[in-house]
Order: sequence, then C-alpha cells, then structure tokens
Amino acid sequence: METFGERLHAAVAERGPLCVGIDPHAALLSRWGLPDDVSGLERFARTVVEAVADRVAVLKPQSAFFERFGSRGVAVLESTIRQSKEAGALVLLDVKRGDIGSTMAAYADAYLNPASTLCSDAITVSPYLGVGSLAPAFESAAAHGGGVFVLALTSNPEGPAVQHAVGAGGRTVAQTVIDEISQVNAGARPLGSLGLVVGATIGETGHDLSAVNGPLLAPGLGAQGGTPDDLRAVFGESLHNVLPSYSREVLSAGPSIADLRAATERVLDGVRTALG
Ligand SMILES: O=C(O)c1cc(=O)[nH]c(=O)n1[C@@H]1O[C@H](COP(=O)(O)O)[C@@H](O)[C@H]1O
Repeated sequence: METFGERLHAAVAERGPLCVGIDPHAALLSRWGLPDDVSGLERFARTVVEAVADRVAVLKPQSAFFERFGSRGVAVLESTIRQSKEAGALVLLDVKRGDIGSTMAAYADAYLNPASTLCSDAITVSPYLGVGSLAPAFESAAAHGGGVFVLALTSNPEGPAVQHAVGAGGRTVAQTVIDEISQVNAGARPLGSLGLVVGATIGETGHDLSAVNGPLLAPGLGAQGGTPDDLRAVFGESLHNVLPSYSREVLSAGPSIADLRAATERVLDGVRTALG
C-alpha cells in the first residue's frame, strides 16, 4: 500500500504544489447568486469540484461550512469527498479535530477509515491536548495510507499567544509539536505522511522546520494577506516541502468554471515561481 507521503509527492509532481480549499462561506454563496441553503451548498461544492478536481493536487473541504447545514450538509460533504477523489485529487478534510486518545480513535474511524463515507486522504488535527493524544489518528493513517496535518503555527493573529509560549524545556509549544512530528516522519521516503500546518502570514519566527520530512500546509495566502513572496521568509530551507493553500482567493472567481480554472492557474503560477 502506498503511503500518503508517497501519494502526495506523486500528485504534486504531476499537478503542481497547490491545495485549493472548498469553503462555501455564506458571502460566497451570495456572490455566486446561490441561496444560503443546502441546495446552494451542493451547487457550490459541485462546481468547484468540476472546475478543479481534475487538475489540482489537493482539495481541502472545510467541514464547518458543510456541518452548518446539519446532516444534509454532511451528505453534501460526503459526495464532495467522493467526487473529488474520482477526479484524481487528494482530499484533505479540514476538521481540526483533537481530543483524548480514546475519542480520537473514533474521529480517526470517521475520517481515515475506508469503511466511513467521510473517509478522506488526510485530515487536519489540533495538538493542544498533547501530540500523544493524536496517536490513534496517526495509527489509523498509517494503517490505511492516509495523512494527518497537525497545527503548528497557525495563520491567525491569536495563534502566537499559545504557540510561541515557552515550556519547561525552553522550547516553544510549536517547536515541541514540530519536533514530535519530525520524529515520527524520520526516515520516510520520499516524504512522511504526517504534515504540519504553518501559516503563510506568520513571518520569520525562528522555528526550525528542517527535520520535519513531511508536507507543510501553508494557508493564509490571498484573503488573509499572505503572498507567495512571504513563503521564503516563513519556510527558508524547507520550501521544497510546502503545499500552499488558497480558498477565497480562488473561490471568489466563481461561479464560472473557466474563471475558477483561470484563478487556479494564476495562483499556481505564483507559488511555483516562489517555491522555485
Ligand atoms: O488548517 C487550515 O487549513 C488552516 C490553518 C490555519 O492556520 N489557518 C487557516 O486559515 N486554515 C484554514 O484555511 C482556510 C483559509 O481560507 P482562505 O483564507 O479563504 O484562503 C480556512 O478553511 C481555514 O480554516
């Protein structure tokens, strides 16, 4: 069985280093002329999948915007995951889960076990109950060829108050997360299956990402003010493992399929140049 790291490496080699987020904000539904209900959600997600799932390496549906419509929204999420995979994109489900280990095992079953209708190629998780509490997700990912992206240095302005806090060993909380994930990924070729989330907006923070040996998801580009030029300062020597992620910057080009594709091409060109 191929690992997620192997599959992601191949997808990026074939399609380029880009993740497009599917974030059906109420404001975007309105901008696209769609109702703010489950039919609008369904049209929005289907259009994004039709426009880009056959050309981008990774699609990242943001679960919150589907959950907002209850079980019918989750049913749309299930079809979005299925259709995206069928068109050849890897699906990174953005759910940012994190809980005690025994509960984490149930989340892993929901999102990483092929028996589930929500099974995705990878998920986002939050490490603030301790990286060790995420072990059931790491184990499920390893068993099923999936991936897990752990929040390390997030793109929002509130992040540093927690993530830059220095612990007993003199390391920041974020560096502890980075180091623990690096240990699990050590030795994997061409890339480990555990990723980190590091926002493109954070600037130079002095954190050491050189040993991660896994994908570095970089949200915060576009709508949150991050630019491809910022990536060098944030990632330094680890630029080759960066997976830039855009949601609103691309989505606001819709509902025209051609315009969504053009926006995707434009951001891909921008990040290719920046990543070198
Ligand atoms: O895990 C994420 O993807 C994530 C982490 C982070 O630090 N910042 C961040 O913005 N995100 C997500 O990335 C997307 C960003 O959307 P845009 O700002 O529209 O590109 C949202 O779905 C966020 O929830």
